[in-house]
Amino acid sequence: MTKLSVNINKIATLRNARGGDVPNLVEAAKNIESYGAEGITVHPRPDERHIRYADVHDLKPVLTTEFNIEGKPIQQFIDLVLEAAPAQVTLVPDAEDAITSNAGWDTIKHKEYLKEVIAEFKYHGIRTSIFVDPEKKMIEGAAETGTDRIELYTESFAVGYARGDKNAVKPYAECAGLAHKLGLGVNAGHDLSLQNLKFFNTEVPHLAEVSIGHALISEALYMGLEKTIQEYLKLLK
Ligand SMILES: CC(=O)[C@@H](O)[C@H](O)COP(=O)(O)O
Ligand SMILES: NCC(=O)COP(=O)(O)O
Repeated sequence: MTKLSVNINKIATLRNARGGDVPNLVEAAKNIESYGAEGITVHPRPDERHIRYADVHDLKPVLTTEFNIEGKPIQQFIDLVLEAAPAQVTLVPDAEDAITSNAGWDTIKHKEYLKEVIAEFKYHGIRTSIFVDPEKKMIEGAAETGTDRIELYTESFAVGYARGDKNAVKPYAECAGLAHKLGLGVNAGHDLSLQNLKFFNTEVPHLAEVSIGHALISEALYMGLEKTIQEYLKLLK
């Protein structure tokens, strides 16, 4: 069964809008876990526009499910992850000025760098995942970095599916198959939602985990967090 990790960046965005502590991020994360989510994802960015580095330290001791920290492996991020020792780190090649993550790693060009960073996290017992586009040569490159898992960047699927193009899932199904054959675990995320998740999860084999934030928190405005998470969990059964 595919695990659901809830990305709580957007809860931090709301909190930061007023500079106080409402909504309280730790409380929200604990509630999300109690509603059945199997993981909590955060993606601290250098400008701390949503998740702050301090949030990671506050969350770590209270979480009871898998903690997944995503981000670009700059030194500050590497230090944070090593201190927090989450279950999983997901490396994302964030561009400086990007509104959100908008590309996967070039695992061929950055192979040596990824190898080095991944080895350090693995040495400290942290499972590694790297964010990749659904391209076979990038999956092959990922396998050579020593990473435990890949996270398939699902935006092009989400856009295609919303337009009615069901073939948009094909590269994902093929890359997941290849990754599995190469011994890699398969995660996926970005713009997954209640509309597209069932189809994605049915069509893509070997999916271990999806991390979902933007759509889930938006849907929760209408349905409430508990009901929304239950709806996601039903789709992943
Ligand atoms: C890695 C990824 O897919 C992103 O979706 C990210 O985790 C979300 O980041 P923002 O919340 O900053 O858009
Ligand atoms: N890794 C993807 C993630 O955590 C959430 O992405 P999104 O659902 O906010 O697009």
